Amino acid sequence: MIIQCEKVTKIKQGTSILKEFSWEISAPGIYAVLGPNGAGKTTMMQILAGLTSIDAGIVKVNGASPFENRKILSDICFIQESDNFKPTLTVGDVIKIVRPFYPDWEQELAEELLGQFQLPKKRRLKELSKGMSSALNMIIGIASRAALTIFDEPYIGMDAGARKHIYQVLLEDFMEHPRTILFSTHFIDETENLFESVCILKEGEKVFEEKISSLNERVLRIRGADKKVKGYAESGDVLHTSVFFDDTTAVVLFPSDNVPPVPKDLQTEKVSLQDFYIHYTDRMKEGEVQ
Ligand SMILES: Nc1ncnc2c1ncn2[C@@H]1O[C@H](COP(=O)(O)OP(=O)(O)OP(=O)(O)O)[C@@H](O)[C@H]1O
Repeated sequence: MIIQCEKVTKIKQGTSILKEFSWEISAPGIYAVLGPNGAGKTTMMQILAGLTSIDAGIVKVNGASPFENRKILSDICFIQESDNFKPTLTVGDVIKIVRPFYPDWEQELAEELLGQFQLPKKRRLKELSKGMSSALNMIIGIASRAALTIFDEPYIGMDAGARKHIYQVLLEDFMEHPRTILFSTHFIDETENLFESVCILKEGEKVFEEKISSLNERVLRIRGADKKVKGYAESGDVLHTSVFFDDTTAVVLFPSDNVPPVPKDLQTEKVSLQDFYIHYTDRMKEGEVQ
């Protein structure tokens, strides 16, 4: 599945919700879509799913414009927290309705997961709790095996154990059947081991994009004497600093081609995606990172 967004602009009620948003995806993977509330994540993903038109730019999914394009819609599954079906339908009815839509639908897996998440087929949607509805939606997204599957904060209401379990199922299924999965979340700490790449939006613009493996190589938390830390961090972007007595800790983003070797008298630690996201977007608020 190849996705191309080139300078995509979306205007709603006179306001630009997406501003010249560009993003290219050419390899399977689970892509994190991060950004503060109102950044434009849902809008961007609705555009890719063919649910929303654009006002300027180019968007292509496997070479075709996705908007109301029946030919490619069966390759796309968009899962979000919303009531997509009549509340009087049963779980079994919903599965029957969605199944023929996706050519690679995996019925055995769907059945197994309905059992694991205690979703009886005879239960009506109106009788499901919020977490159970979310679990059903996520099961549909996983079992669809759609070449482009989009999860827009899909776990609302699911308890911590259920979330952990469904992430595991998603990851295992992805490993066996790689495809392109976009996953927007504010629960970065608990989802970060799913992701291969990250895209951060802010106020309708893409402000950061990178493979997690290369990000991990160039973002470091460094601790030691203040002067030493500052000297070492010189070639990078200091995203955050804290001082505790004589110890300075800095989170530094180095250019990918210039991560200096760590001197023996400094300690380094890996920075989690959540910490990177928080420090990076905080710095942006201060207008210091471009
Ligand atoms: N129908 C609409 N009319 C006008 N503005 C809208 C409409 N839908 C969304 N917006 C605005 O577009 C912006 C982006 O919304 P969007 O839902 O894409 O953000 P998001 O990044 O998904 O946010 P969240 O993390 O809160 O879900 C917001 O400022 C929102 O108020």
